[in-house]
Amino acid sequence: MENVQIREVIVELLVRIEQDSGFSHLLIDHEIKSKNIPPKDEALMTEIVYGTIQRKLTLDYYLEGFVNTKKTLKPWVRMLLRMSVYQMHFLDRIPAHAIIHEAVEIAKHRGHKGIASFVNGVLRNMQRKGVPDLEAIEGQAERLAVETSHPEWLVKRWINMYGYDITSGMCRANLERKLLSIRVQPLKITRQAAMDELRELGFETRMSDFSSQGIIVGRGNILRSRLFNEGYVTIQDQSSMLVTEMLHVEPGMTVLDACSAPGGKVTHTAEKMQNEGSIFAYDLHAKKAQQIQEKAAALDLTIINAKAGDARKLQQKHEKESFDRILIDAPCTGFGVIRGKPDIKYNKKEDDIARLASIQTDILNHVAPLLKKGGLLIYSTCTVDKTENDGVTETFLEQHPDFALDSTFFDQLPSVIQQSPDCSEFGLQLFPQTFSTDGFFLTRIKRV
Ligand SMILES: C[S@@+](CC[C@H](N)C(=O)[O-])C[C@H]1O[C@@H](n2cnc3c(N)ncnc32)[C@H](O)[C@@H]1O
Repeated sequence: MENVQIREVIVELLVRIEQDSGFSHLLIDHEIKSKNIPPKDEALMTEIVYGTIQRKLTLDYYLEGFVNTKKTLKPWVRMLLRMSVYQMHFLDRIPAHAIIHEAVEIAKHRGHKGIASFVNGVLRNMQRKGVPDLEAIEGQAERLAVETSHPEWLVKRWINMYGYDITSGMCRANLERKLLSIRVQPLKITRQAAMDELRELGFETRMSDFSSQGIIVGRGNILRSRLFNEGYVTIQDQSSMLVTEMLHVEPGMTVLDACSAPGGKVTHTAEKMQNEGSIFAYDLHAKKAQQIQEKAAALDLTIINAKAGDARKLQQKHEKESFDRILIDAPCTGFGVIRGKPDIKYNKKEDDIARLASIQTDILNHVAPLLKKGGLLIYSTCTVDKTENDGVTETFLEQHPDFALDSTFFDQLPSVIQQSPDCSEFGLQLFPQTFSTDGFFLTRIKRV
């Protein structure tokens, strides 16, 4: 495929991602497969798409100085400009003249000569004069928002909650690639054997401190490895692995995962139980329950019974006090996974936080009575926000005197985490910059 053609596919894809409000990861995968993008171009395409979305607000700030802001640009023209500026300023392997030439060709092909000369003018002007200085932006929060391309309200909210330094670290980390980690299926292979096999294939690997089953993988495409394709390993962020580690399950237990699709943590739980006992896994829709069952089958795990069901109505299906362990990995704003799904930072609004916190509280209130006395419940989210995390936990504990934070939780965290600043009064708030994991919250509650 010609460079220009690939760039045109990227522009179309970026427009679609913006119009569909997200799902960038799914749309990129689909586009790569449906357009038969050759493997050699896959990495560059992914980098340009993610990079352009990740840096959208910075790119728009750069463009403002060169585009008449009163002029309404067609979405594809704006995307073409953003994508070109991204390549000019954040990728050093493509010379500016080549980027401008390709942009002009795309503008001619998709539009007409007038648009081509407009695109040419904007980009050449920017090349000659340089982009506006970010230092000129007044206000620390405002500057950080533009520099790291996060909405101003979110940056201000995080600064109020966690202070400037943590917020700045988090915003910057959200622009980086996170570490890729995998989890071995210990009933099929040991961690050491998996690492040996991957090293022979040229992968760089090291053990995770978060889970005895975790491996951090450096360069290489794990999706094409035998270990992945035959269910010896699965991809999972280390923060998610920690959830099941902290659930402390044992073979033979009865466990509930109330919000379990796509099944990362529930399959880990089945592995920890050595595939003995029973696990009930729910998610809202039948399609999602099917996803969980497929993941379990791929890993040869048979004790998971996945069904469609609303966590808030599980008392209709299960007796009170019937589970030894419960996991509530709740639906959330997802601000901890901005690195992998950058559209989240633009699409989620401040109102969503209170709405989701109310759903999370509702789920906790309805699911917790199903826990046996002396049993353990983990509440977790992949977000960084005190309302959804500490706030929901605090409200639940205030309203349920028969439940308490498990005081042994902090002592049982891996020692690297105990030494980090990420522990809060109500649980562990992992920031993405501390261990290059997802931003993640988890806490453990005991029925007393
Ligand atoms: C953070 S994800 C769970 C990820 C999963 N635990 C894993 O490790 O793969 C939250 C899930 O909750 C589901 N969900 C949302 N509202 C729910 C409800 N009321 N009852 C059950 N599941 C719900 C969503 O469909 C989503 O799949």
